[in-house]
Amino acid sequence: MSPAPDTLTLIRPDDWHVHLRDGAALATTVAHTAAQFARAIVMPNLKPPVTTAAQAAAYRERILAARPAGVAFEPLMTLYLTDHLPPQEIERAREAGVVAVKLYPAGATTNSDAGVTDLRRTYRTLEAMQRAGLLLLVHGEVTDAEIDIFDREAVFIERVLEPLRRDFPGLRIVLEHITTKEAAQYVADAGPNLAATITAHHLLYNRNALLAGGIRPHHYCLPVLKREVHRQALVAAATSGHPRFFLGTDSAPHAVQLKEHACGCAGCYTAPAALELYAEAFEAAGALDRLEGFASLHGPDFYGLPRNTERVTLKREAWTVPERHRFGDAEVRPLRAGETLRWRLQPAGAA
Ligand SMILES: NC(=O)N[C@@H](CC(=O)O)C(=O)O
Ligand SMILES: [Zn+2]
Ligand SMILES: [Zn+2]
Repeated sequence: MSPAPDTLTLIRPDDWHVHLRDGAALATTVAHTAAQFARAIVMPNLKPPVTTAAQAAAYRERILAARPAGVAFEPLMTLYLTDHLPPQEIERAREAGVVAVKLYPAGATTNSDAGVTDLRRTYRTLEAMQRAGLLLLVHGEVTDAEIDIFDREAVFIERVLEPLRRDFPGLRIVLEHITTKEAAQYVADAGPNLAATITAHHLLYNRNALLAGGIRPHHYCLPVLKREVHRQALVAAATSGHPRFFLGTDSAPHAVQLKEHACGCAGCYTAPAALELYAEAFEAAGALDRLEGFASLHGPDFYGLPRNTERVTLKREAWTVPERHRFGDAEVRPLRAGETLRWRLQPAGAA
């Protein structure tokens, strides 16, 4: 067996699922994501949500204005699907450069109150998307109070995703941040129009990280961490080389006081060390050679966008993740705060 490498060079990756938030927080979130990724699919769950082409274009300008000088970074914009998103908005969105529309079942996650209550109400809009070639990105959890929170993803696939795919065979769909073996299997077996993103935290942690030895609010995200058997299935999918699994951090910052709270917000802030965390997960699986496909190739191929051409380098170099970052008027605690990581992304231009 060859010795473990100390340097890893990849085509510059993209993040196919990130929350950059808005306002003063952009100075931090955009800098962190742009240091790691060439492009990112920017989630539209602002307050209020991004529901028009004009709002998406204006949000894109705010993100571009927050880019650190000299850093190339392209935000890829999305619209938030509601019961009332008119089909006519889809063509305007496509012309404005919007690449996808996000489905949040109403009440499923952070800022999803305006989400879809009944998918049938959106069918004309989904038809317009299918025609225009816009992708549908899905937070795949049912919201029924009687369904156990650990089962909500598997039930969503059966009750919502399967009929949706039957009704829209030409619509490209990404099942976002999958967390279960059922989802991994379902996507692996599906045709060419269904893909999935997988987060670093779901590759690294199971639900013990949330609940054993004290409740750990910084490990709370949605869909919630699952049992070890599911984590292993996600690692197998991500490292399989299968072209329809790719990187989406779901980096989702919240002010520290809203995480460490009696009713803490869902979301892990992984952007500052995203590639390092993925490298750790792939190395633990003995699959560092599969990281480039997952992080840099499968995403653009599925979206029908060009692959990046520049490269980035990760080195085996211990560093400690900061305890806090500024987050507008508040602070945000990154995943692994205060802990030592073994991989480090080298700054752009460094060999
Ligand atoms: N993943 C999360 O736990 N939270 C996300 C929303 C989401 O992606 O579901 C957020 O916006 O905070
Ligand atoms: Zn989500
Ligand atoms: Zn998300």
